[in-house]
Amino acid sequence: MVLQITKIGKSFGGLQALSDVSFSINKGEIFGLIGPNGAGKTTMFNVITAMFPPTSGEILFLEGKINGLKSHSITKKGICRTFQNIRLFPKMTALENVMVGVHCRSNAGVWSSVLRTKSQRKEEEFISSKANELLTFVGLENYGDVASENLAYGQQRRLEIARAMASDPQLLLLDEPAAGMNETETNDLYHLIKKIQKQGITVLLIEHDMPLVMKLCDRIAVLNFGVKIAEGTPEEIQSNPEVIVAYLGSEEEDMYA
Ligand SMILES: Nc1ncnc2c1ncn2[C@@H]1O[C@H](COP(=O)(O)OP(=O)(O)OP(=O)(O)O)[C@@H](O)[C@H]1O
Repeated sequence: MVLQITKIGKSFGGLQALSDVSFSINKGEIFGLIGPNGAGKTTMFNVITAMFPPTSGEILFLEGKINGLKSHSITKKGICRTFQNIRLFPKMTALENVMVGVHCRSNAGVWSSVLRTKSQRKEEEFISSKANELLTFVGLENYGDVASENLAYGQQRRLEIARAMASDPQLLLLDEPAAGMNETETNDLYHLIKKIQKQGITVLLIEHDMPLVMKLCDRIAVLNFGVKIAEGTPEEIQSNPEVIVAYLGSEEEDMYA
């Protein structure tokens, strides 16, 4: 078991964004977290990564309790995420954006940075070569020198994934990675996420693109108004009457909108 979520609740004032949500993710799985707008999916990511604490419940990562830890400790333990809205440094190059991610993981101390010691220089070489490797991994090897704001939308999303992978996650949380992508970009994303899985990284995915979710995920949990209404394989989820009602009942979207 990589991640075990037990009876997580989160309220914002009077609003219960998550109510007693439990699910577990096995090592190497691609696990989908779906549900209509406002169902509580991003809130769950924010609780897992300690953007804010849960109101109740427990989160175990690799058997150890992580709720109560600070965000940076959770990153160090091996959980990384991307955001629904792209959060790259727009003026920095693609390579630099990934280097920032590797740096978060590096061991260089303040003094070695100031004195530019031999070990500091070695560290810098390591960081740039690792960042280059990650750019190649996500298919952006020819764009290292390009400012991230000048990359196409789908490329920016892949760059975000490269940056999240820079800190060697064991669990990668992807928040709507296909949002705004065209068909070709979504297809590339499918292959990229499969490649990430092949590297032994477990993936927790929030996504509204249902054909992609159904093709990609090993298992799926469905939230509606902060409550988990279903969990199962893509086939089980697609034929679950409560899930169908939850999607059809929402004015803005149905499951395959
Ligand atoms: N920081 C916050 N303060 C107050 N309310 C919040 C906060 N974050 C989320 N909410 C509320 O909690 C509920 C769940 O929101 P959340 O963003 O988790 O849904 P979601 O399933 O990710 O939706 P979407 O698919 O639209 O991104 C919503 O009603 C939202 O307005």
